[in-house]
Order: sequence, then C-alpha cells, then structure tokens
Amino acid sequence: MLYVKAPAKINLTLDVLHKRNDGFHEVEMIMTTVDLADRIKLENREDGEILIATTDQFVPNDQRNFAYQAAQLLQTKYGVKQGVTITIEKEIPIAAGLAGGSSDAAATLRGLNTLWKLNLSLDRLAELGAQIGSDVSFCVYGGTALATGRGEKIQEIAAPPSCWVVLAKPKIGVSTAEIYGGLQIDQVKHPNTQAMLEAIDNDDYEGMCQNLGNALEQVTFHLYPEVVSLKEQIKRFGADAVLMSGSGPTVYGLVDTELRVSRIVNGLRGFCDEVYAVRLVGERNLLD
Ligand SMILES: C[C@](O)(CO)[C@H](O)COP(=O)(O)OP(=O)(O)OC[C@H]1O[C@@H](n2ccc(N)nc2=O)[C@H](O)[C@@H]1O
Ligand SMILES: Nc1ncnc2c1ncn2[C@@H]1O[C@H](COP(=O)(O)OP(=O)(O)OP(=O)(O)O)[C@@H](O)[C@H]1O
Repeated sequence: MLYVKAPAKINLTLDVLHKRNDGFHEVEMIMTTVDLADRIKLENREDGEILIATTDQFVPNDQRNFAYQAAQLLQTKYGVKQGVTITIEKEIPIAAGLAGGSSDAAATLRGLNTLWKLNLSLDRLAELGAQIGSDVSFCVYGGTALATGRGEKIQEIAAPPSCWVVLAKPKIGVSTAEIYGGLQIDQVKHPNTQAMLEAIDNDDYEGMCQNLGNALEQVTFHLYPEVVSLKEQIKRFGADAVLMSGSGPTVYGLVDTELRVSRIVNGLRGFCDEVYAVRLVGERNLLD
C-alpha cells in the first residue's frame, strides 16, 4: 500500500499562440504548484482489476477517472498483471482550472511506478501522462515550469518568490474545451511570458505581480460574468495581484503578508463558499 500526494497548480501566465491542425491550441504558460492537494491511496490487487473509490460524489469512479486511465495505461504498456484500488480523498475543487484530475493521474503514475516496481523515469511518466491530458505532464514533475506545445513540453524553471495565494472558486464548473473553443485567436491579449520569467529569475515579487496574465480570461469572463466580480472583490480586499487560473473559474490573489490573507478570506465570506488560503510550493517536491 502507498500514499501519494496530488497537488493543484495555478497558472502565473497562460498565452495561446495559435490553433493547431489537431484541434488543440499551441500554448506558452508558466505553471507552479500550490499546497492544496488530493491524497491518494494505492492498494495492490491480485485480480488485475482497477477500482476507484472517492470521497466526492461528482468525481467519476470508472474509466472516466484520470487516475483509472493512468493505471490502465501502465498495465497495458508494461504488461502488468496486478490491479489496484485507488482511493482519492478529494481536496482540490473539480473543474476549477487547478488541474485536480490531471494531478490525480500524475500522482497515480508516480505511485504505481513505485508500487509495481516499473523503474520508469519521470520523463517517461510525463510522456505517458500526456496521453491522458495536456496538464498531466506538468503534474508528474510539479514545481514550476514553462510549458509549451499543447502544454505537455515541460522545462523546469526556478521557484517564484514565496507568497500566499488565496484561491476562490465560484459555484460553477467550467469546461476547458468550451473555453478554448470560444477563443478568437486574433483578439487574444498576450501576457508577457518573458517578463514573468525574468521576474521569477530575479526573485522579484512585484515584477511577478505586474506580469500575471491569462489569455483565456476574456472567454471565461464573457461567458461567466460572476468570475469578473470575484476577481474585483479579491483585488478590493487587498491582494497584490489577481488572475484566473487555467480555463477557470477559480481566481487567485497573491499576497505577501499573512495579515492581509485573513482580511481577504474574511472579506470573501458571503460572496464565495469555496475559498482556500495556501502557499506557493514552487520547487519540485515529490516526497509524499
Ligand atoms: C487550461 C489548462 O488547464 C492550462 O493549464 C490546459 O491548457 C488544459 O489542460 P487539460 O485540462 O489537461 O486539457 P485536455 O484534457 O488535454 O484538453 C481538453 C480540451 O481542451 C482543449 N485544449 C486543451 C489544451 C490545449 N493546449 N489546447 C486546447 O484546445 C481541447 O479542446 C481539448 O479537447
Ligand atoms: N480524479 C479526478 N478528479 C476530478 N475530476 C476528474 C477526475 N478524473 C476525471 N475527472 C473529470 O474531469 C473533469 C475536469 O475536472 P478537473 O478537476 O480535472 O478540471 P480542471 O481543474 O479544470 O482541470 P485543468 O485545470 O487541467 O483543465 C471533471 O468534470 C470530471 O468529470
């Protein structure tokens, strides 16, 4: 039996460059891990079956679960005869833009690599993860990275300046496909990825705050105006900078003092049920 941690990610930047012939979009994004995590228990089964148990009734417990797909991929690629019971204690909100399902898949790949003694490299696990979803490769490594391609090409970068992150998720779930589908490429507002890389490199908190940017905001904001108001609230209650993560609808605020974190969290009471105060993890930390 083995426990693995599956942390959420946020996007510090998300740029969309163009639409590709395979239907995906070419992106350039800086992602970093935060300390809000699902906990996954992996238990070997001699009957070869893959079973999913989850604490959240809205998470699928069959082949649609990304953790199931991760286990199945390893079984078929490497002729594994064992099965596994995967118990997912869900902490990361679902369909939120925080890569919850992708991180469960990535943690399952890492955990089963150990449990089933497959001895695969992280690079190989990340390659396999890309077959499940674009965010899975990043989640295999964690830490902070520049992701390109459709999101699966990962280049590790330094950890961003340490700070608090207040995450707030409105009561809606957003479909990533719908948001990319609504994007008009000629109207994209491109973030300055280079400036963000420099800010991170110089451990420059203000520079990081000034250069947050997400090309998908305009689509999600148009479809779900409540996300715009939430962003304004977080800013008004004192965050240094605010951005939507991924395709949304979660919005996060960066703050560098604990006192202001509680002010924002208290301020959001009544506007938003799902609020989390977490910290950037930043560095790769695969010890579960
Ligand atoms: C928004 C982000 O979460 C930012 O990290 C990712 O770009 C999306 O990653 P993901 O949820 O793992 O997405 P996938 O499961 O691979 O794709 C879901 C759908 O989103 C669209 N999609 C996704 C990634 C990408 N680079 N271009 C796209 O157009 C496609 O319609 C795809 O069918
Ligand atoms: N282990 C899982 N946890 C949560 N959702 C899962 C899982 N496996 C499959 N899903 C499905 O994936 C959908 C998207 O959920 P998820 O929480 O991964 O979205 P997300 O945070 O927006 O992801 P991303 O940021 O990668 O786009 C859910 O609606 C759910 O049906």
